[in-house]
Amino acid sequence: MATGRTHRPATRSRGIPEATVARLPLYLRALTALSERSVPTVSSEELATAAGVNSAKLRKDFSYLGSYGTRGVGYDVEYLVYQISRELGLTQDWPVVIVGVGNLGAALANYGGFASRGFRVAALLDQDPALTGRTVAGMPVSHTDDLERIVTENGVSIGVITIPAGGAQQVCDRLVAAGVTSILNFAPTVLSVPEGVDVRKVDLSIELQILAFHEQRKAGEDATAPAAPAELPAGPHTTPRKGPDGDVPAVMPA
Ligand SMILES: NC(=O)c1ccc[n+]([C@@H]2O[C@H](COP(=O)([O-])OP(=O)(O)OC[C@H]3O[C@@H](n4cnc5c(N)ncnc54)[C@H](O)[C@@H]3O)[C@@H](O)[C@H]2O)c1
Repeated sequence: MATGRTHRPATRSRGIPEATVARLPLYLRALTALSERSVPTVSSEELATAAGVNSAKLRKDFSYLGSYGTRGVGYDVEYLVYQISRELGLTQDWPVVIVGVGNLGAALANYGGFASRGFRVAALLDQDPALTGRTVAGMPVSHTDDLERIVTENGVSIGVITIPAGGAQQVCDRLVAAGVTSILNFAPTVLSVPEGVDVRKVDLSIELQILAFHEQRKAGEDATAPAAPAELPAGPHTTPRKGPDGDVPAVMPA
């Protein structure tokens, strides 16, 4: 779904396709789990299964990183974690602001997974004066009057928008004017941004609609599928499917 503009070519400056970039976090998550279990090396097939990606695609993706693995040994887990983290810019700390501290904003603020991946929530902002000064996820909520000052003082380049659709464009404009160049938008609206600003939209209802589509197809196939031969164990009539983009995660390009 096209929502807003990213103004980015399909291939990034260092020649890594956007589709590969979108899969790097999947590899990183799988590799981090292996690293936590002190697994030293992994084959492309094992890693592909763990990441939910086709192994030929994985090898092609890693070739863009200059990582080819060793025949019979596989890939060095720690080195790949480092390589992918470096490629994704995760070897540095990214201060993030969350605008809108309602149900979703508070849930995101409380999510421990950001910090461990290099994203530090620098501030929580909300326009509701009743929330100002309240502690959420161990941090006081600031009023949106202070948005520009907070963004500047903290060198924030990533803003997360978790407010209703109506105010999202204005908040986006203020974030961008203050220096934010990447927006993660949860509001159900299309955001317009100037050249050089990336917007990613997360919409869980769209993910559910895609699952509903597959459920419907599965139900249709079950209705028309021939009965399993008596001598074979009756297995599932369908193979696992992925979304229309195969292995692309739930966050969509804006
Ligand atoms: N993308 C998804 O998958 C997904 C999932 C759930 C909710 N949402 C969306 O996220 C948004 C927030 O949902 P919620 O359940 O947390 O709502 P909520 O009503 O609990 O919280 C919204 C908060 O935003 C604040 N707010 C409103 N306008 C503002 C503005 N202009 N500037 C600063 N703060 C402002 C409100 O004071 C409130 O605290 C909604 O747009 C909702 O549709 C998206």
